[in-house]
Amino acid sequence: MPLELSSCTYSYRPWSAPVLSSLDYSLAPGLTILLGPNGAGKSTLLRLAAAVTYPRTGTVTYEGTCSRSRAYRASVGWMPQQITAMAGLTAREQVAYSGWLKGMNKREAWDSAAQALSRVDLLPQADIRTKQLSGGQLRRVGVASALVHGVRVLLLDEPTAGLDPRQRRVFRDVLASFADDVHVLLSTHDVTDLAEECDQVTVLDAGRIVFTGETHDFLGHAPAGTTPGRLAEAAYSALSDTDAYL
Ligand SMILES: Nc1ncnc2c1ncn2[C@@H]1O[C@H](COP(=O)(O)OP(=O)(O)OP(=O)(O)O)[C@@H](O)[C@H]1O
Repeated sequence: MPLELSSCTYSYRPWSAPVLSSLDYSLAPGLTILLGPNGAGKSTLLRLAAAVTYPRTGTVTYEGTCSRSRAYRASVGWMPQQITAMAGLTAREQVAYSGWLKGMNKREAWDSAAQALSRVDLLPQADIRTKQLSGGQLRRVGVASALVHGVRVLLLDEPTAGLDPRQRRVFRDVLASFADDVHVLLSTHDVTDLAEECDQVTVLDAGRIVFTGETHDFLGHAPAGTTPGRLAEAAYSALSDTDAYL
C-alpha cells in the first residue's frame, strides 16, 4: 500500500484525550472520499498523512519512507480547508511560490506552476490575481499548489464545501482526471459528493474507521428498498448511525 498509518495515536495536547487512537489505515489507489460527522477526526487524519503534524505513537509511511523524511514530503501534497488568496500575486505566482517553498528553484517552480494550473483547468486564469478569482477557482489554485512539486498522493480537506453545483462539477471533472497517476484522499460532508466517481470510501466516526472499501461495497450498506438517488446517504447513515446532513 502506498500511504499507511500504523497504530497511530494523536492528541492535540499531551494531557488531552486522543482524537485518533491506535488507528490503522491504508490509502488505496485512485480517488477515496473520507466521510464522517463534525469532529470525527477527518482533518486530523489528513494532517497526519500530510506530515503537517506527527503521531504521538505509531508511524505514517509512504512506500516505506517515514512522514518525517524529506522524501515523504516530496511525495505528498495537502490542501487545507481554507485557501488564502495572497495579496498581489497572480494564480501562477501563488502556485510557483508554493513550489519554491517545497524546495524547487525559481525556474522549476515557475514552469511547474503552469503545468499544475493546466491540470486543474485554470491555465487561462494564470495571470489573474488570486484575489479576483471565484471561490471555486481559488480552490483549484489550492489543488495546483498542493500538486506543484510532482506529488504522488493528494490530500484535500473539504475542497468542495460551499461551491455551487456548477463549480462542484468542474471540480469533480478535474479530480476524475487525476485518478490514474495520483492517489487522492478527499474529505467531504456531502455524502452524495463524488459518490459516483470515487473508487473507495472511508467512513470515520469518533476517531475510528467504521468502514473502508470500494464504493460498490459502501453503497451495499444502504437498506434494501432505498431509492437509487439516495443510496450513498442511506449507506452513510447505516454505517455511522448519523444523519447524513446534520
Ligand atoms: N487545533 C486543535 N486543538 C485542539 N483540539 C482540536 C484542534 N483541532 C481539532 N481538534 C479536536 O479534534 C477533534 C477532531 O477534529 P477534526 O477537525 O480532525 O475533525 P473533522 O472530522 O475534520 O471535523 P469537521 O468535519 O468539523 O472539520 C475534535 O474534537 C476537535 O475539537
